[in-house]
Amino acid sequence: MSEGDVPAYLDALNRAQQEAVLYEGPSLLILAGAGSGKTRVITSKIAYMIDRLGYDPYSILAVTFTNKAAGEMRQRVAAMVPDGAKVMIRTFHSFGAWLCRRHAKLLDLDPNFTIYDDEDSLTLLHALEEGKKRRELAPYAHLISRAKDYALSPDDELESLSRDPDFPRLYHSYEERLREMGNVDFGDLILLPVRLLQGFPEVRDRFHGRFRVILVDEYQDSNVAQYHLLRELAGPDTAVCVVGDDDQSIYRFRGAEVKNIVTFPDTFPGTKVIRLEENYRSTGRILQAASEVVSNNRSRLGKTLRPTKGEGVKVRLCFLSDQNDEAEYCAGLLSDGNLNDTAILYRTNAQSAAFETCFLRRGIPYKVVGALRFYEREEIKDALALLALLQNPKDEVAFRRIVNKPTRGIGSKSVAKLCDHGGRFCSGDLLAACAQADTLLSGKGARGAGEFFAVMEEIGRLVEHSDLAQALQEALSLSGLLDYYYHRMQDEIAMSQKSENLQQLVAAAAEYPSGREGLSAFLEDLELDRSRLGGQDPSDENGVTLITMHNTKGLEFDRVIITGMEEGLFPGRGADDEDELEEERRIFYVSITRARYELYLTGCRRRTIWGRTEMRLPSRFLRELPKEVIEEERGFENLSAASGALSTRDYWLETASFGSGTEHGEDVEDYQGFPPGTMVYHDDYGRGQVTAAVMRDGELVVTVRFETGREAEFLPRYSGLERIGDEW
Ligand SMILES: Nc1ncnc2c1ncn2[C@@H]1O[C@H](COP(=O)(O)OP(=O)(O)OP(=O)(O)O)[C@@H](O)[C@H]1O
Ligand SMILES: [Mg+2]
Repeated sequence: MSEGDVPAYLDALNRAQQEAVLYEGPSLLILAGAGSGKTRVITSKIAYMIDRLGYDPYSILAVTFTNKAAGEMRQRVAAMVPDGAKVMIRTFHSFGAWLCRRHAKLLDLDPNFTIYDDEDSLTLLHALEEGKKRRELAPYAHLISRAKDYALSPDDELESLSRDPDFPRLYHSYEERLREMGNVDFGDLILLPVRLLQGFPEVRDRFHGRFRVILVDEYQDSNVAQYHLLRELAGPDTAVCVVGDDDQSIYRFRGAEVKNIVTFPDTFPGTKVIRLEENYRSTGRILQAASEVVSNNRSRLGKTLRPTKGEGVKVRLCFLSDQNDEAEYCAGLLSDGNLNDTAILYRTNAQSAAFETCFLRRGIPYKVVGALRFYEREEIKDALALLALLQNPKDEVAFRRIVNKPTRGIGSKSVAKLCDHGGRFCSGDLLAACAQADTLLSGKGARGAGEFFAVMEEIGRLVEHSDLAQALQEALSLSGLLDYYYHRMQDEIAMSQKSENLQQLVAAAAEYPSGREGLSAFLEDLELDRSRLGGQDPSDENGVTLITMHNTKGLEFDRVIITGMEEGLFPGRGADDEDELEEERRIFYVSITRARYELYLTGCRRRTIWGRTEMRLPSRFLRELPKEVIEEERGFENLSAASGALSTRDYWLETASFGSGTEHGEDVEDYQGFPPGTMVYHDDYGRGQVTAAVMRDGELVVTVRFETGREAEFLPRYSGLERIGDEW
């Protein structure tokens, strides 16, 4: 390459990065710390291969872990080379879904298969084990998903996961039922492609011929099944390039194996390892804070990371009295107008509420990333269940969700009869079973099932004959769902949120072609959360970003505020276990390294979560920060008065040991065993916590906030609410 010929994207790289881009050998591992340009190397490498090495863009596959990261990568590549848009850049799951869809027949799947999320999987297990409660089955659903992360089938040795004798049996029947229906769960999206490539050499050869280059970002978060998929996909002539940072491995709880990165050179002999040692993202002080924190972990590969920016301002630490003060403090920082460049990070989704309340009141625009994902919301799942059932009438999970919602007088026994009949006499077709309800059920149940069948038939006609958005709109009213939400929600805000969500869904449908094919594509995009719905993309709209620490992976912001720096929250409760503590510390490392110029750390002395108010101890991580990069700020007046001459941190450390207590309203005499803070379980709603209790007309009424984000009121006496332990 002559000098004038160097493309701009290559010129913008340092030597090690250039070496990585230019390297043409069969396998390459880039092992480097945060902000060292790993993702930039991947995108530049793709551009270079198309632009200079003449690779067909269709022969390149790039895989990453979040939809947002995949979207950004697509944009960057398309901006660098005109043909970049043709490169397949997907998440592992979305790639797996694409592969399953193309080979549905070989995999024995319904070509219109539905993708079950964790909640759907639990519903399926529940349908199989009628006598058991959802709560009892939840651990099994979790185990099944872990098994799939480790590429274990029901017939494999499962003892490493659990010695529970019921587990293999349940996994077996779950798997059998899922296969009968022709649907898949999230784990299958990785596992089935592995089986396909292993079982059908001719298919594997075709893939080997197609993908000449495979690149994986964030490889430290891959699990065993994903490792197998990569290995099967890579043919003898495929170039494989993976990039990662062991210090940023934060998905161990989902089966991620840092081992994958360490053993990569063994799996792909002759691997070249390149290290990138310059950080281009953060100022010196921020980087120093990150490095010292993570140096407390024992299990590390160890890397060098040198700042390229100046020292920058100090990391600011601020101690607030409670979460409302914490939100006010953030609002104060935001008054400088830099909303788009600021992210507020928290460990758990539940913490976003205080910020939302405060920002709404003050008119500060914000966007919540990765809270309850759009497709997980009740009304969206209901609407999608209608469509999924239409697409695949064997889909028992969708059927159970929607057949008696709104109520059509079909009780749970009738539903069971319909499913049983469908399985035995209608080759699984549950709508066909409804059509024969007259012979099966009596009275209300029969009428209801007949009605449901008629509604579904009509919706089917609409989908065939009108455009998708219109069909969906009419399906919502025909099915009675619109009315159902309208009448059930006493709360206007919740109602308007639901109808807003449904409108968004209808609007999204308008972007798809009409007919069954459009429906298929629409459902898949939603299931994989790939759509642009629900404000998923923080760069889309204006406002400060509210985001969980996990979701910040790969992102960067000028100013980062890490909130809730308190024991029990961050690190969380499991921190007695050394491995878990190290994982939490990596999460802290990821969070710190998102910041370009400014980093704030906040915590509260008192916090109310799920209705329970507790005194808090400062996070032990604060003590791991180098003192010289920290500047301690006063909290609000009430605090500085109390703190006297002590610095914020010292004050906090001293006063925090005052102990913890629980405070809640006193206007109820007898909580009937459900005081605020009680963890509860409800068969229909799932797990939640009592957030408030009041007396109304002489009855105790408790408000429960469920993990799904829903809130509902109950008379505990009649509600079927169960108390559950914290250990659940
Ligand atoms: N050689 C370079 N010169 C200037 N800026 C660079 C260079 N390399 C990367 N950058 C910039 O540094 C920032 C971090 O890069 P990038 O996101 O690729 O890092 P990363 O290693 O993928 O980080 P993470 O580990 O957080 O995913 C980006 O803003 C990127 O544009
Ligand atoms: Mg990256």
